[in-house]
Amino acid sequence: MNPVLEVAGLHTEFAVEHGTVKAVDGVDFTIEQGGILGMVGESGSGKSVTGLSILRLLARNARIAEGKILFHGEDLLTKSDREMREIRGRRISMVFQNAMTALDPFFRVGDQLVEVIRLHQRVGRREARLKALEAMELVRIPDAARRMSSYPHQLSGGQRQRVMIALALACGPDLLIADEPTTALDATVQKQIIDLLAEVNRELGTAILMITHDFGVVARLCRTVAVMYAGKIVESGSVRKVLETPEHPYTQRLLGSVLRLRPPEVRRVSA
Ligand SMILES: Nc1ncnc2c1ncn2[C@@H]1O[C@H](COP(=O)(O)OP(=O)(O)OP(=O)(O)O)[C@@H](O)[C@H]1O
Repeated sequence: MNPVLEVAGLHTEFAVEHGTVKAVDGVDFTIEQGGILGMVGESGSGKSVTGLSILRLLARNARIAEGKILFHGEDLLTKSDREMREIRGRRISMVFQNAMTALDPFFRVGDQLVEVIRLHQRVGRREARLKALEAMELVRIPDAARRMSSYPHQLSGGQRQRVMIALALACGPDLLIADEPTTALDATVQKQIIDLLAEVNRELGTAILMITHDFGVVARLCRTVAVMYAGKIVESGSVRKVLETPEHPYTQRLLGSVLRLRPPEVRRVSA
């Protein structure tokens, strides 16, 4: 099967006052169709910049200096801005950590979904509303029809993140980039959102790039993992292999801190 995404030799840098910051420094990875890759690493390791490079949503002082980003075999770095606008949201979409800032506080969530659907698909208002409702149901928002007329602040943090995922999935993308989508949520809601992403992946076959600093999230959701450190992937492979026999000292350290953070009973069970 052909991969959905192949990133090869990606270098992304930022111009800063006294030179350049090499945020992504020669990164290669592949996501198979329907695959879920976890990209894990500590803050500042270059995970978000990798995700944003794929969609070419980088800050003004950024430059993709080298590399290829093949989506279904076509290099996104050669696409025009117009072509990229077509791809974003429709074929590749992204969810971020903070749903409250990404949703417009002054519009009902149903209307925001309808707007996104109509932006990308040639459908009438009525059909767009049906699709919006389907998306709300897909992400298991209880009483979805009524919830369509809620404003973002009337929903819980978990429900808002579900709406964000609904927005991201409304146009049936092949690839979802999820950048720390559960970090701002409490542990129980975090698990529910991760399980939702797993269901979406199973039911729709949407490939997922899960960006996280949390190996627990990787273990629960992903099949393969790439560990990032200082702009490079220092280790990658199946989640099982990397979790059981981490080779790179940085991965061992990262895993060590996860185990220390877990309560003793969890440690016993997983030991
Ligand atoms: N606009 C910018 N200008 C200069 N440097 C930047 C800019 N955006 C990001 N960087 C730098 O790029 C590097 C990688 O950042 P990135 O946000 O990808 O890290 P991360 O692994 O996603 O961490 P986090 O989880 O905190 O988002 C960091 O050193 C960061 O300071």
